[in-house]
Amino acid sequence: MTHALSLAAANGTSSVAGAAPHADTHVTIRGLSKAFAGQPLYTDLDLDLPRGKIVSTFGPNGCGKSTLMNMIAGLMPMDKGEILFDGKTLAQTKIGYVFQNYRDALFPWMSARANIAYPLVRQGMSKADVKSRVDELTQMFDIRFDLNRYPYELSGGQQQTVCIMRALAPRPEVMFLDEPFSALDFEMTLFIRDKLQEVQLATGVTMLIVSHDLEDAVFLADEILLLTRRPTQIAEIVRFDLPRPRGAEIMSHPEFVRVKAHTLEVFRREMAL
Ligand SMILES: Nc1ncnc2c1ncn2[C@@H]1O[C@H](COP(=O)(O)OP(=O)(O)OP(=O)(O)O)[C@@H](O)[C@H]1O
Repeated sequence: MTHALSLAAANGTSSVAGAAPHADTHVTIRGLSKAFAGQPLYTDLDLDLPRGKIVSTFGPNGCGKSTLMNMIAGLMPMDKGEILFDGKTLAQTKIGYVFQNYRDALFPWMSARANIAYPLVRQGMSKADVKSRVDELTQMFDIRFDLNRYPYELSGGQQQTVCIMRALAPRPEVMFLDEPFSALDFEMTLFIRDKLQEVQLATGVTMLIVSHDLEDAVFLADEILLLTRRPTQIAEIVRFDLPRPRGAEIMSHPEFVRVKAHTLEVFRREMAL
């Protein structure tokens, strides 16, 4: 561990990302600005996302968590700035995106299997390769329900699982998840948390997650990106280093409790300003 990192671990935080790149940076965001109706949301934001890590974004309502993710994922234009993935543009990068509302995200006229296969079929993969990739994902996710069923025949958690499998199918380098747990019950949240960690360990995919829930934000994260109120800046980047896989029992681990309390303190401080 470098001196800087030990310092960061000692006080539970790392410095706010500035122009100096992160030790092993995957996504580099420089000078990002965005305004809505003349009201600035982000002005000249610099941020690095570390490679192969999970970053959770947390902050006050309306501070721009989804907008930031959508700009990085290319779903929303920025007014100004540059975003590079290992020095490549978005067009040269494979990304996956899991939408907040799984109910509207799946194609209702396709079976779960066909939904997962869809991006592979679109990229012209052979039938045999598509089958083998879908089988691989089925095994990775330990799927016990029938993938020949249609979305409306599946539970919410099963539909969200299918959404995540579809996003992962083309082996993305970066995966974006907008509130992946918001519509799930606790049992399904635990299941998806486990699966996301397994996938991350198995594939090394870089993940950015937007979360409304402090516990969810901390649980999966290597770094929690805490945003201020609008006009939005980075309040702090909090590191959370407990080893993976993390099970539900870590919620009573002193380090989890400490990081959660620290995150809440920063959040409260920002709300009080
Ligand atoms: N297309 C748009 N046109 C105008 N304003 C917008 C648009 N999209 C977002 N905004 C505004 O920008 C701000 C950030 O929105 P965003 O949805 O990114 O925030 P968020 O932090 O994800 O919000 P929440 O916590 O409510 O999910 C909000 O004030 C929102 O009203």
